[in-house]
Amino acid sequence: MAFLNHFRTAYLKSFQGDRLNKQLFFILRALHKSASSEALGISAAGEEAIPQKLITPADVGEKPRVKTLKEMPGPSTLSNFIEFFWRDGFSRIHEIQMEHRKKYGKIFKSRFGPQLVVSIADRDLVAQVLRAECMAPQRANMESWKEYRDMRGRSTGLISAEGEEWLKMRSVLRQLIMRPRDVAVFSDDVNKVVDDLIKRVCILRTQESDGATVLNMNDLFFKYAMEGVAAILYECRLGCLENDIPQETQDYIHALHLMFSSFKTTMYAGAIPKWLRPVIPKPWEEFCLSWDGLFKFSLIHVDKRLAEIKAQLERGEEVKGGLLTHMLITKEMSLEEIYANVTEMLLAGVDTTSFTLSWASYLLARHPHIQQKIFTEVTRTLGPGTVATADDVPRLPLIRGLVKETLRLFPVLPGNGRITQDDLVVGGYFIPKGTQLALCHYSTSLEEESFADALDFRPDRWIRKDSTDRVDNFGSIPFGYGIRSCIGRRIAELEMHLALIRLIQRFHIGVSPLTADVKAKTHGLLCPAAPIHLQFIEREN
Ligand code: HEM
Repeated sequence: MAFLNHFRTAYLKSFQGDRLNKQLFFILRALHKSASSEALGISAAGEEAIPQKLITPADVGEKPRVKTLKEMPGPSTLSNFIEFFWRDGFSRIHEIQMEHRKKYGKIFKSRFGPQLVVSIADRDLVAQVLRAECMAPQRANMESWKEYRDMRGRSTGLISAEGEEWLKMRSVLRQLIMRPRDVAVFSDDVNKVVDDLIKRVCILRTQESDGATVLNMNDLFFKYAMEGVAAILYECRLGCLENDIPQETQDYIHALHLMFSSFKTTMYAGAIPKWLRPVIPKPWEEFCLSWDGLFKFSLIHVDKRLAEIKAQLERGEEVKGGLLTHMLITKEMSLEEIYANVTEMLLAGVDTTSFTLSWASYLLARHPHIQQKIFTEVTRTLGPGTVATADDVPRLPLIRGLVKETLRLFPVLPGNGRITQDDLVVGGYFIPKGTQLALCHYSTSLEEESFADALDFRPDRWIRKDSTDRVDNFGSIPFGYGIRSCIGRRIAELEMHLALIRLIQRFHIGVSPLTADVKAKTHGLLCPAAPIHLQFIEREN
């Protein structure tokens, strides 16, 4: 649904992992005469620059010479332009990543007007870059997000903040939700949402003539993910899985629709230079309107909880609660920072989770023997009919493997990005400080070098044989790595694990004849290119 498109765009845009956004951004900026290359943070001379300190006598002779960016291979601006504007490259960014990897190698550059992006498509080089990150790694292309916040006097949240501001908020939030045991306490809340998901599956399948099919799984998982993440962030239910969705929630969904339904609209909002806005006002206006809607929704829920807390305190009662309550009571972040963070987290937590659940159930349906193996693991471990909690998940390695393998084959963010904060030498090339990097996670996930039989769906490849056997692999890091990685990872995993366990316990999931072979497309995030319709057949006890 269109909502998904909204989210996806801004999400990826915010991570700067979306080369699509960046590329269009750069092209438009290139047209923007007042935007000098210096203003964009990369000087044209940067391509030639080699730091004196890196050239030592030892480099001349035995050691391979450190090469300049000028020597780095890559597609030309013209071929990029043709690829994206004539050949609909925008929806094939993941495939283009693979093609460029084959053609140009593990590290290559793309130039868009004055802007240069260095793509890294090798797991060891990705590891090198991420391991070398400083205390506050920098995301880019957040200007439009910041501009909106400045205009309305709002704070930035984790996605849009940089530097000290980001570090402060990150250190508060990482104490609260980064470890599995931090989020385990939300099991009961999430399980109530899973109850409603299962009820919804039962209702929806009665609406189809075969009594088994649920049409457009992503629509359902979207509602589940939104309800689940809101139960944790706002400590309340939104009614997304009800027959009649409350107006307030519908308004929020509308705001998201507005932001993302038109992928290009959102993209242009950030990419169109300010001076062009009077000529093309719609994208920026819609962008602001949708942010107004998203913030409004957070304000309603945060203020409601704040009023409840105040009333409880006035009555001398002990205040108990979850994440939001904790943030409001401890005041480690200002109220504006809390508004901004819950807004950005809700935005970040819906499409990502729902696409992954859609792919996971599609893969289960396409591989009945694997589904059966997972079902056997679940029933043997939990016993029939047990409702799992977070504490059970470590005993279900195939469920964890299912999520990891799904994200390896379909990483929601097919690429991620950074602005380098120091001079680096990567893959034999000198990369000056301030260069934009694109980390090509989709291509590294599907490299044979990273994973044997990389195209096969094998959840068991993630199972450790013993405690020394680590299957961590920079080839697949769907939540990113290190200090700037996904703060919502444990929440997302909890929601996905608990939903998948319950669906597998209750139903045999099959592909509906209405579903063709579903491919991925990039629409900001990596998403199913066609609706996924699945059959849910009650298992016999
Ligand atoms: C399958 C689900 C998800 C995936 C695959 C995913 C993936 C990612 C990735 C790749 C990043 C960028 C990391 C980097 O730049 O290194 C990110 C950042 C982020 N994600 Fe997620 N995410 C998911 C779910 C969630 C959820 C449920 C939430 C909120 C509850 C969330 C909140 C965030 C936030 C706030 C950031 C920015 C972190 C920062 O800059 O400090 N994500 N996510």
